[in-house]
Amino acid sequence: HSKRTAKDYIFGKLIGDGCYSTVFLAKDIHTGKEYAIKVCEKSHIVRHQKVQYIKREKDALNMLFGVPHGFVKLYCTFQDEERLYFVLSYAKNGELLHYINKVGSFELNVAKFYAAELLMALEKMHAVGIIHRDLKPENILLDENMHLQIADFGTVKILDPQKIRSSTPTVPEDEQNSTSTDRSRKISFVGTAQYVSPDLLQNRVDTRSSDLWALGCIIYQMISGLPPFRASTEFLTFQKILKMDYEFPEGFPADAKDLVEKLLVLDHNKRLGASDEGFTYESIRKHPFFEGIDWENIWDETPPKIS
Ligand SMILES: NC(=O)Nc1ccc2c(c1)=C(Cc1cc(-c3cccc(C(=O)NCCN4CCCCC4)c3)c[nH]1)C(=O)N=2
Repeated sequence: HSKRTAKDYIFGKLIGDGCYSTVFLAKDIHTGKEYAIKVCEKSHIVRHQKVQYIKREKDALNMLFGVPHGFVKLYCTFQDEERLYFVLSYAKNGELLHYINKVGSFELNVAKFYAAELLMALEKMHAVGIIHRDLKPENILLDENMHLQIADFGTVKILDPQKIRSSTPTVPEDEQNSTSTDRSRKISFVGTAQYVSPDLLQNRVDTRSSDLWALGCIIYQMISGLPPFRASTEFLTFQKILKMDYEFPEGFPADAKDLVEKLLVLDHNKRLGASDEGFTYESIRKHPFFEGIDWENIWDETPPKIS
């Protein structure tokens, strides 16, 4: 079909909003299909020097388009005078955070299922050299069959820009962190306080292992209902992270506790999976917490009911 414009969609309810974008549920008037359309105001992006973040999101989504499971898909992009539009998958059941808050905390089999799908999505993302850097239950969506889809690639780091499948020039590696016009002051991106890794916080090193730290935080939160590091301000949360100041609630399952302890390690090289070779995190898959997961067929299974 010809290049889409906003006129090809009926825009519905607002289903997400962030500092630099608003996400609407929309229906394609030609096919009747539902999409999530992420709209960005050009003036706002330019004023806040976020152009490279938008470009990086498009590049990352294009690099992941062929991966069948675990991510929202980017179907097309278009623009008008004032805005950029990203036509993305509509994950009908919304944010994982909604379900954690709705039921308080997940039963062990539910937490294990979604931790496994999240790990497999991380394996695929890291295999193509993309680090998400802001994984959190708000960015983990559930499709109409309740399978997991990672969203919001505006904060990613692309490790090998040569792998970017796009005709426009790539954003050089050293520009992937700085948010300032002065390249000498490399202000690295830092994720959401509760889930940001010490490496991202301290020495501005963002490795695949930064996402493994977030995995540990998300497993903890699915089982206990709250993230491990929490305080009244971002600064106090950061302090708790750097001091490893967290504890497990009474009754936290032993296998889950052991896995979280092996992921929430200050030294990013020593996190479970950090030194795994190849495209799977074998040492994490083999952990007793994942006992019983059918890694080959999980995406075709009916997810356990969240109750
Ligand atoms: N920053 C980003 O890139 N954000 C994105 C990107 C893509 C994307 C995205 C966000 C989506 C967010 C989203 C939000 C929702 C949603 C929000 C609020 C309510 C509902 C809703 O009521 N859905 C019907 C089913 N519900 C599910 C929750 C319990 C009640 C019944 C869905 C569904 N999907 C999405 O579907 N696709």
